Amino acid sequence: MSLISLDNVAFGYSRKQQVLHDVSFNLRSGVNVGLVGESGSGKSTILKLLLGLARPTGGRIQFGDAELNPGDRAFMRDYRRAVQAVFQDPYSSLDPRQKVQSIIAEPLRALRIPGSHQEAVEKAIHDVGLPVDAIDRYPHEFSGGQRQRIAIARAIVARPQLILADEAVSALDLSTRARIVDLLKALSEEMTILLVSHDLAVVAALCEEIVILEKGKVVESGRTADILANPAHPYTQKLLASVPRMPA
Ligand SMILES: Nc1ncnc2c1ncn2[C@@H]1O[C@H](COP(=O)(O)OP(=O)(O)OP(=O)(O)O)[C@@H](O)[C@H]1O
Repeated sequence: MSLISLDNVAFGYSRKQQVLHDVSFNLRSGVNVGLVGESGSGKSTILKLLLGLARPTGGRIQFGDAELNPGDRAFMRDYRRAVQAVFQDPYSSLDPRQKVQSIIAEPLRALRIPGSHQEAVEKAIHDVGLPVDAIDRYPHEFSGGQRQRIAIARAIVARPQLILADEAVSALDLSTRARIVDLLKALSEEMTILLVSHDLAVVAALCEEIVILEKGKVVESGRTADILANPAHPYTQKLLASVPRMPA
């Protein structure tokens, strides 16, 4: 089932500076997708559009039967319930003045989900592998990997269909990164992940499909295993050659 489709999406921060050209790909339920490309290729810009923080200047983004429309509050409420995000830096993405309970419950408040939020927060903290008493502490009491678990708990607390993960493991050391990748893999039994990453090894471990972006254009997309085994585009070959540690 298609969750979101990007159809010939174009975007420019100004009329002179077009950063996305004719970008098309599909996010289907149950199929994790890795969005890969060098710095400046437009990955974060695509996430910005998918979060409704900007509108495409051409083409369209379709969510179910409707076009993503950041100006439509009712639509955005349903959309935000379905699509949540995890960002790169677990130090700056959590408000240091709020207890973990309040941080994780934030989407439930923003989405005006009625009833007690306690149970959902406790389920989320359990799902990310932290002890339930973590909810009474502050972010500075946790390591980088634990903070990223808190950020992931916040993203899953409203049980979304899709998680947008922007370099969500890049800032972590290697062993912590592997554990968070395992966590995301386990969560993807229940929800789909769009992972933006420089790290092809992480994409290979987590994503069934891959979209390769070069200078705002999709140069190759398809099954990760096929593309990494047999990259057709010179840019993909170059990206692969620049990765020192590829899994077999
Ligand atoms: N707010 C902005 N105003 C103007 N130009 C921007 C803005 N944000 C990004 N850009 C430009 O858009 C292009 C794509 O940037 P984007 O951040 O989407 O790339 P990226 O692939 O996510 O890079 P990175 O991996 O370094 O985060 C770049 O040329 C960048 O300089």
